[in-house]
Amino acid sequence: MSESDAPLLRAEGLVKTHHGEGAPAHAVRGVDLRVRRGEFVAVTGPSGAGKSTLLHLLGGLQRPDEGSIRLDGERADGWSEARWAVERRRRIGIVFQFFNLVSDLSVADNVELPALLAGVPPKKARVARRELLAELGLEGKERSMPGELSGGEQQRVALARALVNHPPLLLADEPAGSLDSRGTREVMRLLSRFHQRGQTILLVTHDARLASAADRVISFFDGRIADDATLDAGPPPRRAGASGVLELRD
Ligand SMILES: Nc1ncnc2c1ncn2[C@@H]1O[C@H](COP(=O)(O)OP(=O)(O)OP(=O)(O)O)[C@@H](O)[C@H]1O
Repeated sequence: MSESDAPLLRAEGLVKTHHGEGAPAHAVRGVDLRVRRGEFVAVTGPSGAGKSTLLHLLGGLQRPDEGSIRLDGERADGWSEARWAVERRRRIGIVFQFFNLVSDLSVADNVELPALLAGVPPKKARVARRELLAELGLEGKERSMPGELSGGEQQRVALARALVNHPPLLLADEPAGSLDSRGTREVMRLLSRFHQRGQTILLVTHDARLASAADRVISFFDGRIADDATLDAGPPPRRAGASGVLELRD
């Protein structure tokens, strides 16, 4: 297989155990996963299933105890912290539940920062920032500080920051987890829009409604993939049942 045929992301035999105060938590117990370019994959499952740990492993924020990760065919699990930091700027955008914006930088500076750190000339970084913020409906907010924005607006800034360097892969960890239903709808709409333009997305969420924006839904349970379903491209009846579990068409 040539590099260009390789999945954008490939994980094999991933294992991660957390050693905290109490008993060890076997968060990820052997996961094989391939994500092709252009896919929108949701990983869903109950609290404590290991979803965030999986996303952290795939983004290099935590190290697996076992297994391999390949990005664009290139082995990544042996990368140093510094290398992961560089690659996260260029190749992997990440959005988190609590936005993780730099509170004492303006909206504009938050979005430009990853571009400048990646060596993009300031003028180009400014253009990229303006385009993205306009696209996300935040033109008037460039000089605002994050604390002056609503949760939904902060998440849009975080999305702009994650995408400013046009990374091939976007990882999203409960991006609507601290938003109201309007903010959740907005995040769904934006993720769908970027996906329609070719953005590869891996979304981790316990929210079946959010997961239904994806074209492939992986059910994660007790550190393992319990189900991996590619959804039809047609119009939904995809909806959350009373149990909160996604009901798929036959
Ligand atoms: N840093 C850590 N130290 C110790 N245990 C951890 C750590 N991070 C996660 N865990 C444990 O690992 C297991 C999986 O946690 P994880 O956050 O990956 O699950 P999750 O499916 O994302 O849950 P949620 O939907 O509630 O965020 C849980 O038992 C959790 O308590």
